[in-house]
Amino acid sequence: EEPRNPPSKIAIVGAGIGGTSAAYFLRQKFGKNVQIDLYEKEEVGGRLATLEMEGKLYEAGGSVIHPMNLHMKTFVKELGLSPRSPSDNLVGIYNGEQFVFQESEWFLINIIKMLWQYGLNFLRMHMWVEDMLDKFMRIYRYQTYDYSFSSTESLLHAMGGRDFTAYLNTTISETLEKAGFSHRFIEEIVTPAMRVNYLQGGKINSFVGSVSLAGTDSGLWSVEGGNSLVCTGLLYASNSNLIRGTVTSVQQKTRPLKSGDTVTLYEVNAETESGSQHVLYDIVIIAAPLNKGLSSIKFLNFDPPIKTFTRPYQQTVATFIHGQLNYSFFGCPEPCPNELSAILTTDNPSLFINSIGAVSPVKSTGGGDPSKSTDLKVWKVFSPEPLSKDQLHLLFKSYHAVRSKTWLAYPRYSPPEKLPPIILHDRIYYISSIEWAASAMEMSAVSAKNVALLSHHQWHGIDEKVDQENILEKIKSEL
Ligand SMILES: Cc1cc2nc3c(=O)[nH]c(=O)nc-3n(C[C@H](O)[C@H](O)[C@H](O)COP(=O)(O)OP(=O)(O)OC[C@H]3O[C@@H](n4cnc5c(N)ncnc54)[C@H](O)[C@@H]3O)c2cc1C
Ligand SMILES: CC(C)=CCC/C(C)=C/CC/C(C)=C/CSC[C@H](N)C(=O)O
Repeated sequence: EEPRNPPSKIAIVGAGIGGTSAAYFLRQKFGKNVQIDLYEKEEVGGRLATLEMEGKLYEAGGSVIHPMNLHMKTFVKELGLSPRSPSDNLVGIYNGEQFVFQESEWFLINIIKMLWQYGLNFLRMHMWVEDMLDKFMRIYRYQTYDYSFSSTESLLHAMGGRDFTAYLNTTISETLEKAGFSHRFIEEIVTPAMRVNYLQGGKINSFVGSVSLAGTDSGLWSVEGGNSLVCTGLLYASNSNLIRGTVTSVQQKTRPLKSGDTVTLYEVNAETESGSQHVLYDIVIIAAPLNKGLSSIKFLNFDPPIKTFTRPYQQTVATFIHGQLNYSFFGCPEPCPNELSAILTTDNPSLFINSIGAVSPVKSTGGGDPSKSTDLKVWKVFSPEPLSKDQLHLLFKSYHAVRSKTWLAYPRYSPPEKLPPIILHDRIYYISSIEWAASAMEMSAVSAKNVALLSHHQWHGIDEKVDQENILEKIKSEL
């Protein structure tokens, strides 16, 4: 049989890390001749965005990257960007009345405190995360050898077997309790980690819970100048066209061929600065959540109809304050003996914040570690609702600058989790399906590479690289 020509045109909706990394991987797979159009209704970067305060920029959305997030690591290297290490934080856990755990500057004291309060739970948690990461990292090998998956469930299954798919159906608290972690450790250490990372407590699914625990590891990093530089870099490197506008609908169209056959194409309808635009594509990739209030894309003329999803996203407000923290609000007498630079919280309905932490601007100035400075620091507060003036006056003795950004940040997780499909129609793919397992920059990049491989294999009929079992053995036999 004649090898099929590459597609002529691919549309990607959304220029966040999912959409821009898809453009990059699609260019690698389909070659230089395919036209790739990337539609973006707001800013390139999406949920990777900085906020300006007093002439400096701070990460207002996705901020930290795990040292084992290999796609993000490779992008930064290939694009000639530099990693930036966030400042060291002394962490305290506040339960609404007092600190239940406080880190000290002294390593040995921390070890003794951890053992005294939680026995071997910290060590076991470390081992738990290591095990999860070992399994997670199998995806890089599969993707290097071009293997792809037609659903997020099968992708998770290939990484971590039944453990990973079962994680979608139980809460992180239940799973850790079953694994023998103490109730106190789950309440005082695990739940605060879920509350800072996903604004939700121990009831989130165990997969996103494990990702969230990985987000407490050491060695986390960000991109010098701002994480969104990865998206602008990928857009440029992929040689795609950025179309500034809102995609309103995608419609199925049938066109006659010279041979007498017909071909199905997808018309992407968008409102752009220069008016309405209607362009036909061979492949369409959706890299934005299709949930209510987020992307508002209609799918027209499909039988059976393509569903959009109704489950909600979690509202998260990131507020930046340049001021002097009122430690006595947290029950610490002044002067507070340990000047904590990150305060996490346990589940307590009377608390109006989830976390507060000292942050540095995205550009390192070489002026030392600001978390250690005695000057006023810039703090980032995560809360479900915007902070009122009264609440700011409770948290700060004084402040002279405040800025905030409200996000529909990540899914409201509620296991058992039914994940949206990746394949919405023959050649329409949905990258953001993966967010219902866990939302993180690397998750979007993993899903983007999977969709690039899957769309390539389906276009060219390469079935042996889709949904395979025992891939590690297959790879060994390929060597
Ligand atoms: C406050 C916060 C903190 C976070 N912290 C971290 C962290 O520390 N580490 C981490 O790994 N992850 C973090 N995350 C999660 C991470 O930011 C996201 O998982 C990731 O950025 C999602 O990328 P994406 O490209 O899939 O989606 P998005 O970034 O949302 O991109 C989708 C894009 O599509 C555009 N779009 C939507 N609809 C349309 C349309 N109809 N037409 C055209 N364009 C459209 C949007 O404007 C957007 O730019 C955080 C998220 C938030 C909000
Ligand atoms: C995908 C894998 C295997 C690991 C990612 C681990 C990671 C970096 C998790 C963090 C996820 C997240 C949504 C963090 C939000 S808050 C981040 C930070 N604490 C802040 O204050 O901005």
